[in-house]
Amino acid sequence: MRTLKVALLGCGVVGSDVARYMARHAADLTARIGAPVEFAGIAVRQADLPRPGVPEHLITTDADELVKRADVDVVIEAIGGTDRARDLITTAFEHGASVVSANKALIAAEGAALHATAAAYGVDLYYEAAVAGAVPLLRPLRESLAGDRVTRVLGIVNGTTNFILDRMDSLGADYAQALKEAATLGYAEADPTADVEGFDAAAKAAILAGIAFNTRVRLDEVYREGITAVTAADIENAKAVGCVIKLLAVCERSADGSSVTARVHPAMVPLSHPLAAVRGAFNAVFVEAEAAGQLMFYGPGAGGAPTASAVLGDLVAVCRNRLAGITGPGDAAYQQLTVSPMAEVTTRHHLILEVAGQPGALAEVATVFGRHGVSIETFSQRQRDDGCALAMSTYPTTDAALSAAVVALRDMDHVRRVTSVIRVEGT
Ligand SMILES: NC(=O)C1=CN([C@@H]2O[C@H](COP(=O)(O)OP(=O)(O)OC[C@H]3O[C@@H](n4cnc5c(N)ncnc54)[C@H](OP(=O)(O)O)[C@@H]3O)[C@@H](O)[C@H]2O)C=CC1
Ligand SMILES: N[C@@H](CC=O)C(=O)O
Repeated sequence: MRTLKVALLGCGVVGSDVARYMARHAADLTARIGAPVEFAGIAVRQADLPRPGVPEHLITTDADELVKRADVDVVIEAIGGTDRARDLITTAFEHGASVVSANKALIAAEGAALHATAAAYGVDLYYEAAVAGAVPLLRPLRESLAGDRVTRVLGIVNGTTNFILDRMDSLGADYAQALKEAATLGYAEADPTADVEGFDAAAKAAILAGIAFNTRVRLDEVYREGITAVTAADIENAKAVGCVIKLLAVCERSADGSSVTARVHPAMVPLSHPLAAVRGAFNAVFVEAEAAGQLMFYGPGAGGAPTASAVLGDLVAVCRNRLAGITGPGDAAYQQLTVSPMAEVTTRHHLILEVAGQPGALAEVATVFGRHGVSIETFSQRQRDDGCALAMSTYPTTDAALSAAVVALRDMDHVRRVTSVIRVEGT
């Protein structure tokens, strides 16, 4: 029985737990693969950092040499970033190794080209860990649901922002303090802008939409808003109407099946909806399919150990393929669907306006909504000394119509400020 050799690139939050759990689960991995696996080496930037539980003799700073080694069967990429990771992965393919990656930024940007290179060299590229941490999601979408028609994928796919919003909502925590805590716990990206500005969730949405609808969705086709504009007042306003604010990724297929949309933005979710109960760095994703109906995938979405679980699951799969002399599904057989712009997406919205107290102000606001084809579903007003605050929610309306109405409202003399505009999901 030959021993399969693994090169690990990166030994930070994810890589160090991959190394620790690979050692701890060695016997189980051997049994499941049908052959032992061991590290050929572990590449890092700084050789002298303490890495408890990681064998020192395996550490190298020469990642290029490691991925070229003829005895390496599988390269696990856990360094992050795009250019360097892509070059190392490509070199690994060229030297005959399969690759397991946790790198959603790279897969969203260059997954198609990497899949093509992997196919050309007859090796595998797997990346279950790139979306939703420990939660098995890509393989069920790619394999278990391959005979069904997925119509919608909706959920929380970024642990850091869910952790921050949850801390702000339940503990009244300060945004900056909550972000610092998420970074300390290993949830945030090396540059947390990727989390809080929605880039990480957008990369995951692009990957999810591509696999769920068997098409390709480019990163720049995913509409993206992060959580940096969400204020403590927004969170309080959401509470006042029985909702919580979550950063959601929503991917939808049109009724005729010819087009898709993918978007990431904060949304108000009713407390009665299961997504409202997703706390801390957990992720939860609803998948709706024509025959299966609604499925929910839930679990730890970030952090070293949960991500290592998904990486090691992929490691078992690619090692089995290697021993059998086959490769996994890849992404060659897809059908390119149109990706529609955000302007065409229809959702409910919740708005708060500060309006001057003059007679006729309300009527004028209603007229502006009517002129743009936006129908108001609920409306309440709180009187203040110098005017009033209007809270209203709309019936489903296109983003284009709502945006045009907001521009017109901002131009009105009676409207002092449009304080908040947040989409509503899960009603
Ligand atoms: N953290 C999480 O919860 C999750 C992360 N991911 C993804 O996993 C990947 C890794 O994330 P994470 O572990 O958090 O990141 P870290 O910053 O904790 O670790 C990165 C590791 O890569 C090493 N590294 C960076 N650049 C190079 C290079 N050029 N050559 C060799 N080694 C290098 C670093 O070396 P050194 O230690 O010497 O600095 C470090 O060990 C990213 O793609 C991330 O998006 C996916 C799911 C969850
Ligand atoms: N930074 C990411 C890590 C996992 O993908 C997140 O917070 O979800």
